[in-house]
Parts: sequence; C-alpha cells; structure tokens
Amino acid sequence: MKWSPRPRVGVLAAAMAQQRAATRLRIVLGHLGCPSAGAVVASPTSGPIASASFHPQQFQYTLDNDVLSLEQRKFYEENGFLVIKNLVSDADIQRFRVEFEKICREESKPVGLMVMRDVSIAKSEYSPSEKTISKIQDFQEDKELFRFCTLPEVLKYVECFTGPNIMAMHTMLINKPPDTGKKTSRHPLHQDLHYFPFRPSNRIVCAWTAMEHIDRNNGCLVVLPGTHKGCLKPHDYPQWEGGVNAMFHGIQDYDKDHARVHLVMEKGDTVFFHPLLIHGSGRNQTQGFRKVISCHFVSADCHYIDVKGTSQENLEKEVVETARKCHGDANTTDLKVHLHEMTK
Ligand SMILES: CCCCCCCCCC(=O)SCCNC(=O)CCNC(=O)[C@H](O)C(C)(C)COP(=O)(O)OP(=O)(O)OC[C@H]1O[C@@H](n2cnc3c(N)ncnc32)[C@H](O)[C@@H]1OP(=O)(O)O
Ligand SMILES: Nc1ncnc2c1ncn2[C@@H]1O[C@H](COP(=O)(O)OP(=O)(O)OP(=O)(O)O)[C@@H](O)[C@H]1O
Ligand SMILES: O=C(O)CCC(=O)C(=O)O
Ligand SMILES: [Fe+2]
Ligand SMILES: [Mg+2]
Repeated sequence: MKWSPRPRVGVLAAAMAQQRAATRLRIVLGHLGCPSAGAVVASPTSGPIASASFHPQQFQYTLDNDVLSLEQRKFYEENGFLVIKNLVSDADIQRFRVEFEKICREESKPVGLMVMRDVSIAKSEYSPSEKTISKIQDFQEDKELFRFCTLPEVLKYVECFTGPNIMAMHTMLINKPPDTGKKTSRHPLHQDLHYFPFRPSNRIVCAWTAMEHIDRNNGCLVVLPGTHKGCLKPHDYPQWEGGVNAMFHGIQDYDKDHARVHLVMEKGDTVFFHPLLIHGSGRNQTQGFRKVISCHFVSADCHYIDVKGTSQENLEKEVVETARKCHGDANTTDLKVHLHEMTK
C-alpha cells in the first residue's frame, strides 16, 4: 500500500520535501534539551505489559499506519527488528562515502563530530586516514551525511515506531577496521538503550544501513530476536584478552542458549531495531573497512530521565569524559547535557 503523508505540526514531518527536511530536523535538534514531557505511551523500561499477553493482537512496539504489512508488523513486535531490502540508493551511499573520505582527510571538519579509533591501532599510526578511523559519531552538522536522517524512504519506516514527530538523536558512520588479530573489531552484545537517557523505549528506533555487502566475514550485525521484550540489563566491559574499545560495554548475563541471528545484508538494505534488542557484531576478518551509516530516531514526545543511581550511571561518566576529550567542553556534566550539546 502506498504511504500517504499526513499533516503534522511543529516538528519534523516524515513526508516533508527532501530539501526542507534537513533544515526542519535541525530545528528540532535545537530543542533537544527540552522535549515535551507529555504523552508517555509506555512504561519506562518497557517490559511487556501484562495485558498484552491476553490480547496478542494488541501491538505495543509499532504504531498504526499503512506502511508496514501485517506480517512485517508482527515480525517487529515478536523479534524487535525488521530488515527492509534495498531501501537506500547506491547514489546516496556513494555520497556518504565521499563525504566520509573527506572527513578522514580532514578536508571536512563538521562541528560536534567525534572521531573514534580502534584501541589496537598504535598511536604512531594516528595520522588521519580512512585506515585509522573506526567510527565517527554525531555528524548532525554535516549536511551531506545528515541527509541520511532526512531521506523520506527511511523516515517513512521510522514513523511506524516513533510516530510523526521525529527527532534524530544520535548518528554514526561505522568503518569497522580489519581485525588486527586481537579481536578488538568485535562489538560485544549490548542494548543501545544503555547509552540513552530518554524514554519510553518503544518510541526509539535505530536505522542501520549497510553501505556494502555485509556478512559474517566482515562482521555483520548479530541479533538475539525477541530480547526487546526484556528490560535494560546491566552492562560492563567484556573480559577480552586483546583489549576492548572504550565504551564498548557488553551484557554479561545474557542467555547463552538464546537463538542468535546473523544479519547478512546487501548495500542499501536497512535494519530498523528496538533499543532493547540485544545485538553486537563479529570481527572483521577481511582486509576491507566495513561501512554502515546509522541514526537513532526518537519521538519528540520522549522525555529525559536522570540516570544517576541506575545501571547507566557509569556509562554517563565515560561519555562525559570522552566528550570533554573530544570537544574540551567543561560544561558537559551528564548524558543529557551531552546529547544537548552535541545537537546544538
Ligand atoms: C552518547 C550516546 C551514545 C549512543 C550510542 C548508541 C550505541 C553506541 C555504542 C558505541 O559505539 S559507544 C562508543 C564506542 N567506542 C569507540 O568507538 C571507541 C571510542 N574511543 C576512542 O576512539 C578514543 O578513546 C578517543 C578518540 C575517544 C580518545 O582517544 P584519546 O585522544 O584520549 O587517545 P590518545 O590518543 O590520547 O590515547 C590515550 C590512550 O587511549 C588509548 N586509546 C585510543 N583509542 C582507544 C580506544 N578506542 N579505546 C580505548 N583506548 C583507546 C590509547 O592507546 C592511549 O593509551 P595509553 O595511554 O596507554 O597510551
Ligand atoms: N560465546 C559467546 N559469548 C559471548 N559473546 C559472544 C559469544 N559469541 C559471540 N559473542 C559476541 O557476539 C558478537 C558477534 O559474534 P560472532 O560469532 O558473529 O562474531 P565472531 O565470534 O567475531 O566471528 P565468527 O564467530 O563469525 O568467527 C561478538 O562480537 C561477541 O561480542
Ligand atoms: O558494528 C556495528 O555496526 C554495530 C555497532 C553497534 O551496535 C553500536 O555502535 O551500537
Ligand atoms: Fe548497538
Ligand atoms: Mg563467534
């Protein structure tokens, strides 16, 4: 069925003309410090609502819309992720590649960008190049890359999870390096909600687009289907012999017998997943740098929470410290402020 735009007020409309979308979304980002606290549609940690088990037809992870087929909707409800094949065009992906290469050569230096390296790369090799950068985060001020967050074909699916008032809260382009043999290119199993101080979780979704063919050889996404129905688990550094990247927190006590699904994806394929879905990625055993572009979108009706005293408190300290290193921002004192700062 064809998706038909509906009128919306104030914040980003998924159906907006592509040209205007970037500007408007950025306006929304400017208000990140004070999203409306109203319209809480689910409990904070979004554990399954008791009544749901008595009314299996009641959907809680997706919203009524004419975009998803009933089958797709049921799949996301049950599994916590949904792959849409061939969603983003080759031409758009090429533009993201070109811009990423410019950033690597330091020809483009977007405000607020955080440049990450793999822990196994020696300091002596830090001269900027595509080979030393494992990830960039917070590219919201980069026009070319931020186009990803405004693509109507992406937003039309995002809206199924967030509703019509959409904010882009966190952006990444991941350039998973060939593993040096220390297995540091792995990403431990985690829930993205661990990194986010806002709720309700059901109105948050990640869009993760493969920029090339991705399978187990170059480290595809690995998901534990259905784990989005659980709650946020404590995260800590995994005990890995070869070292672990800063902030690569993982879940220690997940069910080792739980089914694991390796998502093999083609260029342009996009997976939408819930922030409580347990996922990670394997090591990159090829010589290429495996690329994906992603954005966490949330409903403008989400509200911030204070993570002090929760399992997210330690992470907050690290994020604040890293943000200070990257931006020298002495005013950054909590996750909330960090998200606000990085989206100004
Ligand atoms: C905020 C909301 C986020 C929501 C996100 C949703 C899910 C996101 C999950 C994530 O991706 S979280 C982030 C994942 N982490 C990374 O991608 C790695 C981030 N860290 C780095 O790239 C560097 O640590 C960083 C550039 C931030 C800082 O490096 P520095 O400039 O302080 O490093 P410097 O070159 O001065 O070296 C200092 C020490 O850090 C070490 N180092 C460098 N890169 C490292 C690294 N990646 N991890 C750990 N240590 C690292 C380096 O070897 C050196 O060790 P020694 O002191 O022993 O010599
Ligand atoms: N047995 C395990 N115990 C704990 N975590 C695991 C286990 N197996 C995999 N993982 C985690 O899940 C992620 C993905 O695993 P996956 O098996 O795809 O990758 P890999 O072990 O690097 O490569 P491969 O098994 O394909 O050779 C890894 O990064 C790792 O963090
Ligand atoms: O390796 C990947 O692309 C997944 C990384 C991831 O899950 C994350 O950064 O939150
Ligand atoms: Fe993640
Ligand atoms: Mg394995």
